[in-house]
Amino acid sequence: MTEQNPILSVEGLCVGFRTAAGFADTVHDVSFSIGHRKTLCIVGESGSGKSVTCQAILGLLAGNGAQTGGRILFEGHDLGAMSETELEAIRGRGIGMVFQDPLGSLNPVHTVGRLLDEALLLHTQLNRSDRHVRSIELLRLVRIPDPEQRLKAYVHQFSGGMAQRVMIAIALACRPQLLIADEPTTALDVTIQAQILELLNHLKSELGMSLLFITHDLGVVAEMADDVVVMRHGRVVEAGPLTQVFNTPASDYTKSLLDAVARLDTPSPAYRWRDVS
Ligand SMILES: Nc1ncnc2c1ncn2[C@@H]1O[C@H](COP(=O)(O)OP(=O)(O)OP(=O)(O)O)[C@@H](O)[C@H]1O
Repeated sequence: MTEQNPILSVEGLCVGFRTAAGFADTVHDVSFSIGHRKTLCIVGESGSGKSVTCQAILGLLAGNGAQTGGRILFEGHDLGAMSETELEAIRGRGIGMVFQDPLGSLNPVHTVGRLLDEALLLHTQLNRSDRHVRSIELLRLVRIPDPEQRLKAYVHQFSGGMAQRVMIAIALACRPQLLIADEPTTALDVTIQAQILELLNHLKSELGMSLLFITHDLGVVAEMADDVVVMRHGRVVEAGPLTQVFNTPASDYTKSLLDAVARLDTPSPAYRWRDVS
């Protein structure tokens, strides 16, 4: 995982939150890097610090949270040294985001066309008619049928899988170099989940992006990852290339996660296990 020129490097990240019970250190000394055109999956049980790590990368920690240590470098630039305006530009153009719950994350009172238009207005110089053309292209890119008509629809008129495609289209609006996807398929049923994973893999190679993919599902990791970071209790317990982590796990925790999956009689149809041997 040591890349010479990674797109993203997280070095010794520490995050904590002010709570009623005092300051709670939550993420401890987390380090990893993501290569260009590579997918890094962070896997771990609920509460292990996966989402907080992403929020810190995006500069979107909750108001009671703070980065208490470490550095985050995007294309070699220290995000911590940037102004809020510079960070906003990075969030739109350098790094795109997709979350678990598209219906909860997208504004329900605007049409899909308006949502895409706003993203393009914010981050590009395109004029109105070019934004319209680009919006149609984006819906095509994420394989939404009949895109001209769909621009006029509201997100709640879409199925969960189609709404997730809309969120991906919005995230791609400004051609990010890195897409961060935080459990993007968790709320979807298994067949749709497989379609979204396939779409993300396709887009990654088509657009030459890198992916930071957060999941608690080792099957998803097997399907998506070049490199894997296993987190527990806010710490990295194991990190390395997919083959290494799956075939020769170093930590007892990773072994127990893999054993638990191996014990399942029927593999989830949401993914096919890649040959990681
Ligand atoms: N605003 C906050 N204030 C206090 N604690 C927080 C806050 N946000 C997150 N935490 C705590 O940080 C820890 C890590 O949470 P995080 O959401 O990163 O876990 P996760 O690994 O993404 O789990 P999940 O898969 O359930 O989302 C949890 O104990 C959580 O309660």
